[in-house]
Amino acid sequence: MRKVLVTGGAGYIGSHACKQLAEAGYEPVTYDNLSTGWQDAVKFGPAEIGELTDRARLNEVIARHQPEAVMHFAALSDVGQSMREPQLYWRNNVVGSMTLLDAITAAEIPRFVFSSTCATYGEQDGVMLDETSSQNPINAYGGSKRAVEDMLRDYGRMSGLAHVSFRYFNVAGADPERQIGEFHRPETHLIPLALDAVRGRRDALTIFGTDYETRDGTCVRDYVHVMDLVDAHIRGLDYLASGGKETVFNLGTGSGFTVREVIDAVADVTEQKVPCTEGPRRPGDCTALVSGSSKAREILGWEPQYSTLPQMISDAWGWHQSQGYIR
Ligand SMILES: NC(=O)c1ccc[n+]([C@@H]2O[C@H](COP(=O)([O-])OP(=O)(O)OC[C@H]3O[C@@H](n4cnc5c(N)ncnc54)[C@H](O)[C@@H]3O)[C@@H](O)[C@H]2O)c1
Ligand SMILES: O=c1ccn([C@@H]2O[C@H](COP(=O)(O)OP(=O)(O)O[C@H]3O[C@H](CO)[C@@H](O)[C@H](O)[C@H]3O)[C@@H](O)[C@H]2O)c(=O)[nH]1
Repeated sequence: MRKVLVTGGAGYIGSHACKQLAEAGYEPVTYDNLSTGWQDAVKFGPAEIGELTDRARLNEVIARHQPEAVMHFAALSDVGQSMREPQLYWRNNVVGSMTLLDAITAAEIPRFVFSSTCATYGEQDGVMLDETSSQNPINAYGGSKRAVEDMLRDYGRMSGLAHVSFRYFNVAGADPERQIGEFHRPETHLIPLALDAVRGRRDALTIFGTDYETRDGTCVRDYVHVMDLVDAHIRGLDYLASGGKETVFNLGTGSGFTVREVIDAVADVTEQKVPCTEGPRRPGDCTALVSGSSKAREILGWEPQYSTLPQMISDAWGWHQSQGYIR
């Protein structure tokens, strides 16, 4: 069977990628240290518990499974934590990715798909961002992802590794069949926190900053459904297998929503008030991040199917309701 090594396959996005890879006829082999992921999210292929910086363990897993490609999701991705503990991000995300790239180029695995982020663009008020926009990250998380993009270009040139990087905007929603969903530990993302507040599983949601230069004073983000996001990754694999050149794609819809608009949409979907308070800005947050690119649509034929705010919130809500109390 055609195998794909999925680092971070026990996490939110990686587990959804495993599901779609299995549906597309691949065997997804998860490689994960379970630092923020969950063993019970690995449902669609084998789980190999291991650490990105452990070259010997990577060599052993790669030699045994002989994957034809790697999807690299494993990373720390909490923007606030990256401001407080930047060294964790440079070690885990940059040293970890370098160890992985060393292992896969030595094993001559031909194709690589990388999870990058619009956080690499940084503060660029009012600009619709496309892949040629300058990258000026304002937090260590974005800095670590930009460093891996640069590293990947050099490894590709050196070894012939074919690769694409996807710069995700804000990923939301869950598997509509509710087999898997979003569960970060600790949870820092707006939509799951709002849903937890509605269910009374947490205190009121704090709106981080109401003095941004936006239409209602709160930050603007471009939300994309996790199912659409991972569909682009499968297309990315096909693109590389058919000889596509190394490149970068934004994955966002081009529509930006403020924090208050997201909260209103959560209230509409759940038909309940979202308990909220207003607080100061969260260090490291950019004012607005919205994709202004159609490159993934043009080159990969990517067409988001699920990425409306009501659909993303309703799938996330379905998953949340199917779960018991916080693990
Ligand atoms: N969620 C978003 O909105 C978003 C947006 C942009 C980019 N991304 C990127 O997408 C990827 C996946 O994000 P997610 O939201 O699914 O996060 P997640 O925390 O749910 O998943 C990350 C997974 O990687 C594993 N991992 C982390 N460090 C590891 C290491 N050193 N060795 C082995 N496994 C390790 C974790 O245990 C976890 O299962 C990340 O690279 C993240 O930066 C996410
Ligand atoms: O309790 C909360 C949590 C979030 N927010 C705001 O909601 C927006 C979205 O925040 P969050 O869901 O934490 O996502 P981001 O900080 O935008 O980061 C996500 O989206 C980035 C791309 O924008 C990715 O790179 C990151 O991995 C991913 O965590 C931001 O304006 C936050 O300030 C609040 O007001 N209150």
